This record gives sequence, C-alpha cells and structure tokens, in this order.
Amino acid sequence: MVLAEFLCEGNSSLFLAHLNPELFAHADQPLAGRIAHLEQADFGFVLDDVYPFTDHFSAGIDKRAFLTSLFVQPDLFIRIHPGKESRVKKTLDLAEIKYREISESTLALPNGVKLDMLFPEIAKGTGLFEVQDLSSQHASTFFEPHQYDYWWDSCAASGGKSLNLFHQQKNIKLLVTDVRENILFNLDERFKRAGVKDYQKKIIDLTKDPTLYLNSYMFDGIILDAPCTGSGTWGRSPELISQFNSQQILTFQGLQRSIAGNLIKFLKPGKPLIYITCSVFKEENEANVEYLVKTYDLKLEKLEVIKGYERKADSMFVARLIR
Ligand SMILES: C[S@@+](CC[C@H](N)C(=O)[O-])C[C@H]1O[C@@H](n2cnc3c(N)ncnc32)[C@H](O)[C@@H]1O
Repeated sequence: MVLAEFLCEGNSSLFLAHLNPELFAHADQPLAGRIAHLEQADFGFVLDDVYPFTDHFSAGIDKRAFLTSLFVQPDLFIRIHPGKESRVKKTLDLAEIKYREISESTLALPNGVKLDMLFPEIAKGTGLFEVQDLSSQHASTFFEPHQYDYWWDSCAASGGKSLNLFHQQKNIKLLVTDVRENILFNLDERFKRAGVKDYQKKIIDLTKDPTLYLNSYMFDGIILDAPCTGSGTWGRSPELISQFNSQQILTFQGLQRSIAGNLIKFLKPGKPLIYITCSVFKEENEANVEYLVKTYDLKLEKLEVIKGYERKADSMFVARLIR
C-alpha cells in the first residue's frame, strides 16, 4: 500500500508522509525516478512482476515505458461531433476544466470529469461528442470508406467504430452485428443521439457460419474489432492483471480466428478487412494477421501497434487486409 501511494500519488500522498517519511522524502521525483528508487532500495520491488506477460508483447512495444505507464491514470478522450466543437469547448472553459487539444475535434480530459453533469443535454438526446479512447480513434483512420460503400461492423458493441465510419463518410450503407442483444440497444441510443438513422442490425454469433442471416450480402469493408484479452487497456483496470492467466491468450486467439474465418467470404475481392484488438499480445495481433494472410490468401496493406502508453491512452493493434 505504501509503495502504491509512493508510485501513484508521489508527494501528494499525506498517507505516505505519515507512514513512511523516509520514502516520502524521495516522492517528489518523476515517476521513472520513483520506480528506479524502489528497484534499488530494499523493498523487493521488481517492475516486471507488475505485469508478468511481457514475453507475449507485440513487436515494438517498449517494455519499461509500457510498465511505467501502468502507474498513471490514462486520460479521458472525447471526439466531438462535426460542427459542435466550439459549443463543447466553451462549456469546458466555463467550468474551468483543463483539457489537451489533440486536434480540432479530439480532446484529452482528466479522468473522472463528470461529463454527464457538464452536458445535461446529452441525456435529453442531443449528440455533442463520443467518449472514445485516442487509440481507438486512430485505429479508425484505417477504414478509408468511399461514398455509397456497404460496410459491416461485425462486433459492433455500442457502435463506437461505426460512428467513426459515419463521421468519415456519411453516404454509406451499414450493417451492425454483435452476439449481445443488450449492447445493440445501447448502439440504437447512441446512433439516435448522433443522428444516424439508416442502418441494419442483427444479433449473430460469429463463431458460427452467418450465411443464414446474410444470404448473398457482399461488403465493401468489414470491421472486426475483435473480442480480446484487453491487455492494452489494463492501465484503466489494473485489477484485471492479477486475475489474468496467460493460457487465456490462446483461447482468445482461437475465438478471433474463428470469427475472422466466418467473415471473409462476405468481403468483395479487393476490399478491406479491418482487424482491430485492444491487446498488446502478438498471438492476438501479428500472429493472427499472419494466419489470416496465409489461410485466406489476403494481402496485408498495413498494420500498426498503437502505442497508447506514450500518450496516456490505451494500446491497440490494427491491420488492413485486402481480399
Ligand atoms: C472489442 S468489443 C467491440 C467494441 C466496439 N467495436 C466499439 O468500438 O465500441 C468486441 C465485441 O465482440 C462481441 N463478440 C464477442 N463474441 C462474439 C461472437 N461470437 N460473435 C459476435 N460478436 C461477438 C462482444 O459482444 C463485444 O461487443
């Protein structure tokens, strides 16, 4: 507990000042310095013990930077609906909320800001912004939809990625599916607020062949934002680290392969499958891309390990594969 206070709260911890004044004397250092201090001192602290799955990391992940980021609360990111930018920023300025402007429409807010109290009009159905992690917003730049395309968001949940798609290109047809009926009710609410009316919705378990539901549909793009370990998001929910067992990685890999395998025949030749995870494990990321390329003769156009840990955001993976 004392070590957690030292790492997460630093010299703002009165608890630490009271319980361990000796350690408190080092608490004004930056986080990297506090970690180094604990490693050298006699506390038995080993940074690797905090997240014992680093052998599974995707290529390019800086182990020490990633582990260090776990002691910092990620920011809360919003993506403002087109045309609503000045209205949202004015409300935040009036409430004296400090935010980082990532772009004209993307803001980073301190975690814990009560957006529903600041913007009560949202509860009445006014769409102003989407709460969406920065890395998730970045992954969506891989969509590149064209006018009049027909897209399928296959694991849509409450529709975060679909809304990105619509904001990139209004004139598309969209099918959203998920295995969970309830989450698609949330999608309806969210789409309504965002003014999106024209979409089709189906509840489908994609571990089974969906031909019965889709007949001869063919899509210009398919988004597979796959169920995954979520290992790139555990900075927001560190309790999940201790509950996780590395054998689960291959279970998710199997699920992701099975879902992907059931989608591909519905993709028009020459069109993209956008494969996304919020995992930092290579088995769910590069290894799956390699598998999909080999098994279904897809062409890898580009992929990216999105290093959210460098930007107080989640870490994710995205690949654009062409049939
Ligand atoms: C990472 S979430 C998707 C998040 C969403 N795309 C967004 O941007 O908010 C993965 C989704 O896959 C769905 N899922 C899990 N197993 C599935 C299956 N067998 N068939 C279809 N969807 C499934 C889950 O219900 C969950 O909503």
